[in-house]
Amino acid sequence: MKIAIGNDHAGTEYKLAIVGLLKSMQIDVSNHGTDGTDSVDYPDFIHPVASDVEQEKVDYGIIVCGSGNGASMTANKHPKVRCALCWTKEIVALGRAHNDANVLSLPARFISLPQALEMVKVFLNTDFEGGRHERRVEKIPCS
Ligand SMILES: O=C(CO)[C@H](O)[C@H](O)[C@H](O)COP(=O)(O)O
Repeated sequence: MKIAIGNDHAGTEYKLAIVGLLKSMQIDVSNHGTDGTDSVDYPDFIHPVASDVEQEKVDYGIIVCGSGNGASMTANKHPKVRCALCWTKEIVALGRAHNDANVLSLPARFISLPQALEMVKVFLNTDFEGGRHERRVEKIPCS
């Protein structure tokens, strides 16, 4: 499995911890930064993650910013991306099971780091249920 990950300055601490978790799971990681805490603009670091997902260079994307909003708004501009902004494990599971989310957006300033790591595990271990949900997901793209 290969994951692309990106974040702004508000997400660096969590991103680095998530990278450590993924590598401990023998998951290949494409880290698009930022790795610092100097103020940056989230689109600069989220678009590359979304592009990797869209071009099927990776299996999933994980993005982190302060609220998760800007990162998810940016990722969802990519037509083949289905980014779920999540703040509980339950929402993560539904994002995968019902919406076939291929990108997880995490609000670093509103969830704890242990919670974030657990949410990443749920994201990677929950399958899309298909069925009625597949019909709905296929209707998401607008012409
Ligand atoms: O897009 C965002 C707000 O919804 C992200 O949370 C950013 O991380 C946040 O805007 C950064 O704020 P800062 O005051 O520039 O650190």
